[in-house]
Amino acid sequence: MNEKGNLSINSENFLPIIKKWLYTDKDIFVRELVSNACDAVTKLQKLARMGEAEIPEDEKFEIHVVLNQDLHILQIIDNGIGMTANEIKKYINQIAFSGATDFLAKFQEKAEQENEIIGHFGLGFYSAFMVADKVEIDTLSYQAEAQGAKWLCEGGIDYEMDAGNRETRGTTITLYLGEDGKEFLEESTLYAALRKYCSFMPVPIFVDIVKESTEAEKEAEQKESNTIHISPEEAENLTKEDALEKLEAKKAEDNEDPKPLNDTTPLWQKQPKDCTDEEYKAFYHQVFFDMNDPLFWIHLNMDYPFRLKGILYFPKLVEHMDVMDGEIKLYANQVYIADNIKEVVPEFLLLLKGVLDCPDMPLNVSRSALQNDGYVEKMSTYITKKVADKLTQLFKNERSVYESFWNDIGVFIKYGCMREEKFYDKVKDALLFKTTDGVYETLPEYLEKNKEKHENKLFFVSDENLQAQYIRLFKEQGLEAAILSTPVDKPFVSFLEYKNTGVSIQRIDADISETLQKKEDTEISEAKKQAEEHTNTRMEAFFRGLLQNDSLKVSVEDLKAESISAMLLLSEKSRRMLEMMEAYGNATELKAMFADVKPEETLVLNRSNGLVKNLLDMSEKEEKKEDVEMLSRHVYDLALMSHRPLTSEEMTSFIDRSNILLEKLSSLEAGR
Ligand SMILES: Nc1ncnc2c1ncn2[C@@H]1O[C@H](COP(=O)(O)OP(=O)(O)OP(=O)(O)O)[C@@H](O)[C@H]1O
Repeated sequence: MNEKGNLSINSENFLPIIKKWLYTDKDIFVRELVSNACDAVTKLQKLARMGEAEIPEDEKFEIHVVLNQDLHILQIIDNGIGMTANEIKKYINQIAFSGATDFLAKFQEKAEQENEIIGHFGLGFYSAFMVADKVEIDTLSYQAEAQGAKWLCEGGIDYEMDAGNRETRGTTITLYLGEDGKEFLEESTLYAALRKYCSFMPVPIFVDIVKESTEAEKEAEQKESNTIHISPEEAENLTKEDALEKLEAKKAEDNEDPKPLNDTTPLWQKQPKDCTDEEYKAFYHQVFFDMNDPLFWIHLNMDYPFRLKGILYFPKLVEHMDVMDGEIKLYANQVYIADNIKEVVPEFLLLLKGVLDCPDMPLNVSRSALQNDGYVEKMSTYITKKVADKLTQLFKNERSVYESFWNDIGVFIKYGCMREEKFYDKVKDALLFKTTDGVYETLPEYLEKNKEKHENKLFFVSDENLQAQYIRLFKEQGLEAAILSTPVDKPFVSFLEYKNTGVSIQRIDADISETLQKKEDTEISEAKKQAEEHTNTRMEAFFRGLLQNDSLKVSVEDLKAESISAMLLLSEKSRRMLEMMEAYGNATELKAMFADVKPEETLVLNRSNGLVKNLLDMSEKEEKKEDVEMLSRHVYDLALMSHRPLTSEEMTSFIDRSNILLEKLSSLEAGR
């Protein structure tokens, strides 16, 4: 039945377009062809279940990917449903062809926008021409009395059909790899593509690499099969018997039935009740190459009103990494589609690791169309709810375990709250704050505990080292502050305030809480008040002059803690404004807008402190001017240090000054 024909098409440039357009991820032809082979098997199994096809009881369904490196041929062989000549005409010459042309016509104009289409699904069979100069189909249908059929196309629009060679049911697709596909002659490239797309496909896949070995290679292979690899330590104690035993075991292993490349029943397809913790962990290690165990996971298993299966893992944060690097792999019927598709998965979930299998998701549409898709929206709402439910359940039922996870999951939850209103509403009662006392409290718990000392106010520290001085002061007075030190905490503080009207949130050095000041038992006399005001004004004028800072406020206070000489306070408003400017980097417009706005900085001198007491006395004596200036600069720098790191210039003069002061002190001691 030799038949020739041509694929009716307006443009002869069809194949070059495929090649060019998909150049970046050429390897998808592997997915398209191997998933077609899987479909061919599952279709046949379905027909058999319906009583419409007969399959021998001992039938083993398998897909073989055979690479002949000498002949530059790659074959995908299945024992599925097969095709008759008429079906080839219908499915390959018409449907697959028009599917591919439609697909290209639809998206050609977007070719420049990389990755615009998530799955590249719909291109199907013709993606073979991305790597092959010639493609052959040799197939035998499952139907009784079916005749084998063959189809051959050399990359143009002409094809040839003839009687097929297959004697057993199924299809062999042969790709004659051309210049564009020569990288797939490399075993490692082929394996990488197969592992990426086919690791969880539902039919066992075996890979055979065929290569004419040289004599030397054959010899090496033979030698290798008679060799056991052991460490030098092991070798020391190895007896001849042990060695022979090991060699036998190795040979037995080599002769075992080959193992398929893929896992045909991935864990997410099982019922959660049938999966053990060990299996969940092993699956996590296998898929994400993460040596650490995940903290916990959520198994999604939904059949109605839409199908969605998957496992989301909460990973352990890598030490000292503030930003989590998640990975959500998307599958459709166990076929890998892509990673981290933010149009499908709520963005904040991309901080997690996991697999999602969404068989009904429209894949051959553009990403922007996906965003407006009802199915995608329902799915994303469902996932968000499941994650929130898991977190609140843990919080309610296993608070101490939940607390032990907080350092790892806090960033994710806070980010999620800010990104997704619905998520915040669900988890808001499970938001924790680690405090300077080392305990974990919710906002209501913190406010209730501290209401006697400061009502409706949450104090926080953003850097435990830098603000150690303030923390000590707080602790001495029986106060505690929340530790909010990750980058996500900056916007989160404003978010929290916005969500909790009436609660003010202040960094520990924004203002000295009234509780830190000594309280006068008796009414202060008018004369004392005036004297204090006078000291304040005098010291303010002095420091402004000394530091050349006209907007600095100076206040002399009686703090309860005597050990602290001075503190620098920056109003919460000013600090947030500075942080915002910092966050926008070199946004010159923003800088210009705030150019005249001076941060409200207050230097609090602690009159209860010995050094400050001396300084205040000395400052009234003209002959002590030089020493007063030096000490004042030092007191200011000490306060500044607890507030922010010194610049290199500031640090240099601080060190120089320290040396001079210490020398003076030692001279006094030495009586010189
Ligand atoms: N190995 C095979 N065995 C049997 N039929 C096949 C095989 N490969 C392809 N076909 C037939 O050719 C058709 C077209 O394949 P093609 O890959 O282009 O599109 P598809 O698989 O239907 O859909 P998609 O666009 O999602 O890939 C298939 O629907 C199937 O009927």
